[in-house]
Amino acid sequence: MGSERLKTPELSETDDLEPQRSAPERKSALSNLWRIKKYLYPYRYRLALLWTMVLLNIASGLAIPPLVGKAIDGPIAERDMHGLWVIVGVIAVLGAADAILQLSRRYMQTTTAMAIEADMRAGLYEHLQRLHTGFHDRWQTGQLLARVTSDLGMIRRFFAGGLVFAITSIGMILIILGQLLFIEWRLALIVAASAVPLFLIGRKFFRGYLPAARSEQDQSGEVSSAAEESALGIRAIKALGRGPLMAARFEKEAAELRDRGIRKSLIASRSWSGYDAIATAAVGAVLVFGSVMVAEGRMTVGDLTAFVMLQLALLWPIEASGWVMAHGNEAMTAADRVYEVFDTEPAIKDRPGAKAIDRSAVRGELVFEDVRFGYEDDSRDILRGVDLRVKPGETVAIAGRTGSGKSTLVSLPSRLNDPTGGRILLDGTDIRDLQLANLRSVVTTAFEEATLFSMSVRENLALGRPDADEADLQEALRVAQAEFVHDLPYGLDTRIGEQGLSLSGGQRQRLALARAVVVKPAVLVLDDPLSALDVHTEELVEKALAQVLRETTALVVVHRPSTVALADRVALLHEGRIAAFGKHSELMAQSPEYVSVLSAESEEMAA
Ligand SMILES: Nc1ncnc2c1ncn2[C@@H]1O[C@H](COP(=O)(O)OP(=O)(O)OP(=O)(O)O)[C@@H](O)[C@H]1O
Repeated sequence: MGSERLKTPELSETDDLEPQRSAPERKSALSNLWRIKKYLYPYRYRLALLWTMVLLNIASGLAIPPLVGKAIDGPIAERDMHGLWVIVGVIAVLGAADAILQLSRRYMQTTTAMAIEADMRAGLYEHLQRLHTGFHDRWQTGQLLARVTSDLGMIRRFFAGGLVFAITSIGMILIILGQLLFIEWRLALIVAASAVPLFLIGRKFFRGYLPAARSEQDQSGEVSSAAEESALGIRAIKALGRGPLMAARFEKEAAELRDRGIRKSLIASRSWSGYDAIATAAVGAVLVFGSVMVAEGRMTVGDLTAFVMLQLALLWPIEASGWVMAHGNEAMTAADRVYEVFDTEPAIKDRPGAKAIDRSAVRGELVFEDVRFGYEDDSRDILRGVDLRVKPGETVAIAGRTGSGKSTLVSLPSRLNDPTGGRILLDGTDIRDLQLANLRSVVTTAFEEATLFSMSVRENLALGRPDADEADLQEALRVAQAEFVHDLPYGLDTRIGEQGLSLSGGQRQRLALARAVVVKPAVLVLDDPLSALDVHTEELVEKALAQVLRETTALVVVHRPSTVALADRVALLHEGRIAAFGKHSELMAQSPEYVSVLSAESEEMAA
């Protein structure tokens, strides 16, 4: 995850209040937040109603102070009880309307924001599914998890709270300033003058908080990754007795998260206290000058009361604006992080005009023509011109030393990776000209690491072919020697744990193999899926597999000499090329490298 670390701005002890992001970077963070409008559009009518309620809320709240002023200068000064009750009645109605509006607005605000968050989360998940495997290899899972969970939560909180507060605050500040000017313009000037230091503090805050928030959010991804790795690798950690070491590593990451969180909060609290001090000083100044004006008969007590009440009402939006800015900053950073993923285009996707293929019409001839491949961020070419022709219905085994690129080679026909040079043809058509979803239902892979999902055995089996019937499932289970599932507590309906960890390695491999067989693909790729089986079970699986392989073209990565027996011909991968190709017996006679590879594997197995 080097790229992710590079993107994480590191904060030093001294630079938390210094400008760290250039203006264009801040602009891009803002524009990323703005891009979220696409998700707001479906809710435009609800949002319009919400904003109407917000405006009514402001109006009902701000009508009260001038009424109090009127009551003091009118009915109270003139001891007119009837007039006082009328004003009190109007204030009570306005107060009740304000409360009801607030309640319904908050309900609507929360439900709408939750719905928008759910839509974004679904969009992000869908995008992650479309992204190529190279992207997932490079990104830490924890960083992706943090984006799908906490970052989207931050954006939602901003839209549900921060943004409404921001607009309410701006609206309230403008209306209150207008009211203050109307009541006594000289006092209003004192209030307006206090806006200058408030603006300066706000600007400094904005510059410091954004990178601090980003740094904290990135670190939160690191902590998620560490927690996730420990959970998944708990067996290895226990077996190696590395619990305390991993705990110390986790603690270090968690402490870093705490430090970054504290630094971010410090920036916020310094700004907020500055805000508070200036706003309160302005109230003091108004009280002093206002009292002088009342004493000189240039202002009524009622007007001064209304003025101070309104000014106190101004304190809340000013305080809220600090909070809003913090939320806004966090939401901007979160949007930035989320759009880093959204903006990554899937490297492997349908070409324009990609053709659909009909499974029943596929013969299954697979040709590699001068295929080259190197992993991203790695200058080495793993495959350096592979030429291989697999005839329809033929089973070709791929042998080679460990690390020679066998798994890499067999990842290409289903386009888990695309060649960096040359091409692969299925029945004479470049596989990049075929529709991806179609291709993957024709070319199916079973991997050595059998990944199962936390769903029932039946759902796991039918993952590649949801329309498979009971007979198909039973047949696949028989071929893969996976009939042990009938002995599980609820048979095929038994829910298996995360990654199938409730099953043994061999059981997982057999289920994953059955899942690939259910698809009845035209090309079956088996990336050493029998490695976890004991010799007896392997023999049984191989016998049954031999039947399946008769009806399909197959590429089988082999390590054990016994698996080679499944293949019609064997290709030896050496130094990025097919160094020898032919029947097992021919290669044994002609290729010393092949003999050496197989004997090395046998020795390893024996050991
Ligand atoms: N996702 C990846 N990103 C970068 N390099 C990779 C990736 N996967 C494999 N490699 C590298 O590519 C080379 C070939 O790996 P590959 O897994 O294809 O070999 P293999 O022949 O299948 O090995 P084995 O027999 O041990 O399973 C290795 O050097 C490996 O480090």
